[in-house]
Amino acid sequence: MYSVKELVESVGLTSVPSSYIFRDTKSDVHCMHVQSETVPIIDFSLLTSHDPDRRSETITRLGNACLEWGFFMVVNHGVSEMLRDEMVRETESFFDLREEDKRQYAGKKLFDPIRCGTSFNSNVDKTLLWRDYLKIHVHPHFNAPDKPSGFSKVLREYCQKTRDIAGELLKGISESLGLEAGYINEKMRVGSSESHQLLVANMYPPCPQPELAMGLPPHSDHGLLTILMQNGIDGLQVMHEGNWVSINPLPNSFLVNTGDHMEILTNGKYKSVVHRAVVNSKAPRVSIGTAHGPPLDTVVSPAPELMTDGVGQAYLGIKYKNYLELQQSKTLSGKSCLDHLRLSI
Ligand SMILES: O=C(O)CCC(=O)C(=O)O
Ligand SMILES: [Fe+2]
Repeated sequence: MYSVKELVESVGLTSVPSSYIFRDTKSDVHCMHVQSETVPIIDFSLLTSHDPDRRSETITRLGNACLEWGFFMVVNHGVSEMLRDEMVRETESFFDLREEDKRQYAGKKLFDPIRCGTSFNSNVDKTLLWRDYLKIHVHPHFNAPDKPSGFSKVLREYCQKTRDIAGELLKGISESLGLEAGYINEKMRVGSSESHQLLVANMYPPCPQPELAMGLPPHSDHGLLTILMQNGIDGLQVMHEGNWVSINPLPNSFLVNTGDHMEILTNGKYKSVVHRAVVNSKAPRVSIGTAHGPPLDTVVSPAPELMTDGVGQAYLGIKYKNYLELQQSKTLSGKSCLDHLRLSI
């Protein structure tokens, strides 16, 4: 199957082929736009600060962001602009490689170290997505494509830095739930040499009729947290209180969202957020996300400490690996995967 990028570049499209037309997009394309200030902002330097008051204020903000949005921007995180720029540049160069250089990674299985392709699950997707992807399992075993030649080094450093950020955020999130700072990291073995990290790079080529196609349909992510950045072109929208909110990231910020395993672990207290990626007619958009989860063989189930006050268990436990398989076996759609695990209480 053609990548969207090839399709756009080879034939000079003026309209969207019918296989990419999203029938249900039009009704909700009039999304509510908000200023970036409205989205919660977490100053990472305060989270790691030695000033107990500022740290505790930031933990409260973080808890509220998880409770009310499932989404926040992280600033002052200490990752250099240079590394972020290099990461975007190398990713763009990967998508620009000749087809024969990318072919070795095409059409492979979920747990293959590196795979690239188009849409989400092109075997079952009824409508194709206006999106090409590169997915790399980067931890516990680091993998990198051999081209472009500078990619591996930058990728390794970027993934280490985002793992460190995830670890610190999870400490703050644990505390915001009234648990020990190390609770989530220890229970989920995040930050251990076994924790799982998947890098997903998305390429959304310019689309001649952006209102008819979809980059990524509404969905929630697997894992505890996703840390995302983009190439300066907007397109992410987050569902908040029944509206789509367009996200305009602050310069040099990371966009962070809670994933399905945060919802399971917290017994529904911190829900995963539904989000989508829309496309535009002007410029290629690249986004780079890292999903942070436990080792693949970990069974994630609600924390007993969060099932107090007569709140029963709201989700079945599931092995992280099996959840990833479940998600990949279906078409990407809202929180349909998590719905399989809900218990009626
Ligand atoms: O492109 C984006 O901004 C969102 C990407 C995303 O949601 C994902 O890769 O799961
Ligand atoms: Fe996502």
